[in-house]
Amino acid sequence: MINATILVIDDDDDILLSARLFLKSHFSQVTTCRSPKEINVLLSRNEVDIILLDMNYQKGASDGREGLYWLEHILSVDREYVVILMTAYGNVELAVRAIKKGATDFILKPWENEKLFATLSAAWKLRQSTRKASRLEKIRSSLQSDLANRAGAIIGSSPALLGVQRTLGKVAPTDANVLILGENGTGKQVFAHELHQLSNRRNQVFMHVDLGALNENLFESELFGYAKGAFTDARDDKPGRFELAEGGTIFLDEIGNLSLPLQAKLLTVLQNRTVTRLGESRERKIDVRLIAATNMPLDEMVAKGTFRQDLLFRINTVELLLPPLRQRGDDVLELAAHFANAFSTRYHKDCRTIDPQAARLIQQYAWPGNIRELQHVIERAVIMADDDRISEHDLQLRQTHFPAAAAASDMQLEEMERLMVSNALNKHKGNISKAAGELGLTRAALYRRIEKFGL
Ligand SMILES: Nc1ncnc2c1ncn2[C@@H]1O[C@H](COP(=O)(O)OP(=O)(O)OP(=O)(O)O)[C@@H](O)[C@H]1O
Repeated sequence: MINATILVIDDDDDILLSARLFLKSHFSQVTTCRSPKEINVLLSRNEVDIILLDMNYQKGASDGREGLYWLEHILSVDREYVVILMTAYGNVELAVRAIKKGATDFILKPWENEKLFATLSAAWKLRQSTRKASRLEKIRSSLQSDLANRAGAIIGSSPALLGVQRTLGKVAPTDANVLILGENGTGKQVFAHELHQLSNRRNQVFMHVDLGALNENLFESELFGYAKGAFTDARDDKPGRFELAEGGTIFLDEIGNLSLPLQAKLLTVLQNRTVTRLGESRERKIDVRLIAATNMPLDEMVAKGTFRQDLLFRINTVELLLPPLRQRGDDVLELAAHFANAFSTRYHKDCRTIDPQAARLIQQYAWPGNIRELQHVIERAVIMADDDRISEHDLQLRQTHFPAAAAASDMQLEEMERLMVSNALNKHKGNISKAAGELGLTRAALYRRIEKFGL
């Protein structure tokens, strides 16, 4: 039994009866009606999968004009309806015209039941695949518009960030390969999206591949695809990510994590601009723009022999070096305010203000995890805050990550020591024993300090 609804429209009661009797043992729901004028009501009330439509309704009519009219009407409601026309023998030319107008198929009356079933089940398969394709298209275009809305979401106006954005603006509309470098959480993925959005490929696919998550076995089948039977689990042909990104952009994240053998395989694809699916010998041309990213020092890796120089040259036509958050000046406060706003909305709170002490801490902290860490800290602070402002206490920052502050107090201590030693020497006119006595030091310890401070 096929789980589908068939609507049969014919003015001949005998035809409707025999269609219903036969079809209801094969399809889950069969609806019949005598006049096409009821189509609108029927289609708005039920989800109909296939419509079996007669061509003539008025007495004596045989030119099929009515059928063509109703066919066009149905397809104007929704192009995805599957309409099968019923036509008398000898009117095949009319059926051909109907197919040109968008009918899926036709069947001659009187029909053989087996033929009718075969036609309807083929139409059902077609209906399923067009619906699947249109669902995928809807998903694709909604993802695309999500991304488009995110364009311009790069927050910050520090000179360090503006420099990167200038390069981004220049390189985006070209098809040049771009390598994005930066510490964890500096926004490499955000910039890769932005590059795609500002490129001529913005209406095509943006394919993100996390190379760090692909082991040696999966690498080839995921990236290059495979043919049915290429390995035990390959039950169907499957295109790889490169093919799926056709016409668009492929973003190879964590490229520094690739082993040398996989680097060689990737290089071949980038050089030839073709992929070969596993288990096939045919080469398929690919047209994709490449963006790669890593937080690893590729130059050093090349020097050590753990990253291929030829692959580096292939991927780094232009490099974007994203600054760490601690070098982005007041961007940190701008970003914190942005996250406080976003998380207040998410958690139905109104915690959009950051108090001055908290702001000072945010500026002093080193943010080793960059923007991602800031995002988590502000999320937690919004959740924990008792009133409508984020306080120092809500941030719960780890003391160990205040290197800037620690360095400053070290300097003060040394400076103070130098000052005390120099004052004591002046007071006692260079007399080491007296100066050492006043400072509570041995003569040797004082000599060491005189040398250290160059006094
Ligand atoms: N300029 C920005 N404005 C707003 N949010 C940002 C910005 N840059 C990054 N983010 C946010 O910070 C988080 C980390 O960014 P992203 O994942 O792009 O970093 P990454 O460098 O790719 O990190 P990793 O190296 O760990 O993969 C994300 O949630 C992202 O939305």
